[in-house]
Amino acid sequence: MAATTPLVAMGHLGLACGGDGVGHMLAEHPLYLECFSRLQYELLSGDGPLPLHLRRYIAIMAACRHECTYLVEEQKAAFLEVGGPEEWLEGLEYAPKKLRDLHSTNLLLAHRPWMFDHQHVQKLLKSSWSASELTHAICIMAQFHALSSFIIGTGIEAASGDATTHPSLYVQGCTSGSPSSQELSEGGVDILVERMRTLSVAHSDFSCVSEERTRMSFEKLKKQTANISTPDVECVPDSQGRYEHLSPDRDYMYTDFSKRGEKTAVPTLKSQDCSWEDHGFSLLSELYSQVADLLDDKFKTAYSLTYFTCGHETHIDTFPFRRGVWNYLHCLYGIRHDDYDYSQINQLLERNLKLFLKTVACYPEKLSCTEPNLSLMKGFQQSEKVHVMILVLEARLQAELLHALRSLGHCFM
Ligand SMILES: CC(C)C[C@H](N)C(=O)O
Repeated sequence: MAATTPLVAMGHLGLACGGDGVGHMLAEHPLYLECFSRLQYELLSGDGPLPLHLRRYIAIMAACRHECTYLVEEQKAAFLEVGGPEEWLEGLEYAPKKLRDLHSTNLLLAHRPWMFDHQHVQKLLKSSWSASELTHAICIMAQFHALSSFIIGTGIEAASGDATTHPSLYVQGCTSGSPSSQELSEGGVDILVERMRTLSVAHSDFSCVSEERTRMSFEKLKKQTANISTPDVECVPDSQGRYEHLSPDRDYMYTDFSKRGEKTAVPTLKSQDCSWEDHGFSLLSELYSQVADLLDDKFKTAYSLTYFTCGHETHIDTFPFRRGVWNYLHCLYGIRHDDYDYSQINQLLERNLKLFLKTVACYPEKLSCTEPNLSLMKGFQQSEKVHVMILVLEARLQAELLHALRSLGHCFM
């Protein structure tokens, strides 16, 4: 991990962050930390098909998409350490064509992964990429896009001293919402626990949700989500453009999967047609077997991680909330779970939390122009806020990989 200042700083969620970054932040989640470290090691130093310096350069390209200075600097140092040529760091134009060809894939996967289709895959395979190399590169990119969200969202980036924070209306300006959302944001953990209890009971009574209900509630949430966006105050972080030379096209960003009234150009990905368990995992096992199991472990660990607590309350089944965060993230990336009633999300995630989750997942670089919002997840323990960020990291990673693997699958199956 890169050297960071040993200062204790407060991130966007008011999390204290020491100097050793990810390890420190995950210290209270050792089960997850272990899976995380194993995968990170395998991707960057294990026996995958790509040479070590290319792996690090790809990680740099990915972290640049979200202006994540912490990761960019960490990976630059590692790139030089494994013998990467210094001049490549001057800009993408100095890197070999093989890496330059990956730029558009990096753009799409970082910001609009649903648009990465089999034609992109074919183009790369016709140039100098083999299937297993491309799969390796995609896994590194997806991991570093999602990790950027985690690093910025937990405040590790701010603690590293490079980020700037500006007062802005961005978070504070959006406190309104439905009465149910307001009650949740004011009542914090107590209201949340009450709602989780109700949903846990309801869930055990009717575990089967009709497909029509899933579809309708998903479409409704998708429209609402498109309306949750940054206010008109244009946010241009000071760091904007810092990495133009390593990853051009700064203006290319996340757009809502489907906006109200607009036709959806790309169909929703239904989990029954493309789930991690049935599709992603088996394809990855064939193309890059070393990481398939590690990723599977990491997803399972993150998804099922629980201490049965919520703030000061113990013996709580928090699955409804954790699942709500996960499925909300997937909704942002156009993935629908066929057994889920999406109206639950509005009962469990208040509007400001949804705004935060959308920002931190889709354009985390914008958080550097906002003030920390200390009232988010009112009553949660510090480690629980980190837990939510683990869910963001993993759900985003899985969504990106599902889109990428679907397109890879078209070319190989
Ligand atoms: C994110 C938190 C509400 C998770 C909770 N502490 C649990 O043990 O499941």
